[in-house]
Amino acid sequence: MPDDMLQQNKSFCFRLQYGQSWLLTPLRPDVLTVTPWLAPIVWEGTFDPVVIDNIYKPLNLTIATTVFAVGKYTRFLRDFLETAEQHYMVGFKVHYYVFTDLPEQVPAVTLAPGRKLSITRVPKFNRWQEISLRRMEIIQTAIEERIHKEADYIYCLDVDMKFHNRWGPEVLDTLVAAIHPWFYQFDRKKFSYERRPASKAYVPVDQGDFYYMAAVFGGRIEDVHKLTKTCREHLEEDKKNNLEALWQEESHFNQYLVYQKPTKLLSPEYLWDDLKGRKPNEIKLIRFSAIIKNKAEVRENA
Ligand SMILES: CC(=O)N[C@H]1[C@@H](OP(=O)(O)OP(=O)(O)OC[C@H]2O[C@@H](n3ccc(=O)[nH]c3=O)[C@H](O)[C@@H]2O)O[C@H](CO)[C@H](O)[C@@H]1O
Ligand SMILES: [Mn+2]
Repeated sequence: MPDDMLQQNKSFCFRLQYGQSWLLTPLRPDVLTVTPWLAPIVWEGTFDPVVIDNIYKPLNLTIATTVFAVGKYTRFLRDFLETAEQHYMVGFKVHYYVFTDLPEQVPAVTLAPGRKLSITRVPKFNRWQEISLRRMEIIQTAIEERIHKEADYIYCLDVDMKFHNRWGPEVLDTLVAAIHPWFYQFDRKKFSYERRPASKAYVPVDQGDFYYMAAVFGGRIEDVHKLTKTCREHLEEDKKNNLEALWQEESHFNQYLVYQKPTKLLSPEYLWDDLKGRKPNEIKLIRFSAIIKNKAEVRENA
């Protein structure tokens, strides 16, 4: 082991002491914790947060975090950022990239040392569907222009959300998607994939693994770049043919992931929805959840 690694190891290895894992004692017998292609599914109880923190801390990573707040959605930024400072990648270098048409409405939120925020002005499209789906193109471009030089990982999040518990480096991996909180008990036939074969988002009824929600995705910069670029191209091709997939970019995102399997999946703890009400037994804690919004009031054309 090279000297500097030995040095780093010495400084944190006492923290790697933790309760032994027993091969014949599953940590979560109630849920699936690994996919058929051997990607882990992250649930409370399956990882030791101290061990995870101490593996990733010495790597000195920067985590780009994109969030869009266009039109009336700027009102969600304060809670999003304040709760992120309490629970999101605490102790890590986070660079928030806020995309908005109203830079003056971005609230001044105190960020922990090592964390920063940049604002990029984006146009406001006049349909909410267009605002949502154009994120793929804008993220792709931002990765090409600057994020590839400025960060090691990128996570792309919806803004109409709040953090409630740890959302830490256990999410880091090559290509990461979160299981949709409304679909995880359903047969794949019922997933809300795009079913018209003419669309680039088409998924046949006998394919697909899990239905993912596009309010959270991330991974290594290069892998997220490929994802956003492909979704953008597919969105544009559909548009040329006068098609808009059932759930816009989320449909293309899901189609992509059928063929490019995510290397790590986040359980619905990592992407919940306040509309779901009381949490079921398998959800030990809610980490990040969509707030209840008045769609008719905040959306352009609802
Ligand atoms: C449960 C549900 O219905 N989910 C769908 C809905 O998610 P959501 O209801 O979560 O969509 P949303 O209204 O949160 O829009 C997605 C994100 O786009 C940004 N934004 C959107 C509109 C706007 O005027 N300003 C703005 O900034 C903002 O970051 C927001 O968080 O729509 C998405 C858009 O395709 C996906 O299809 C989701 O599956
Ligand atoms: Mn949302």
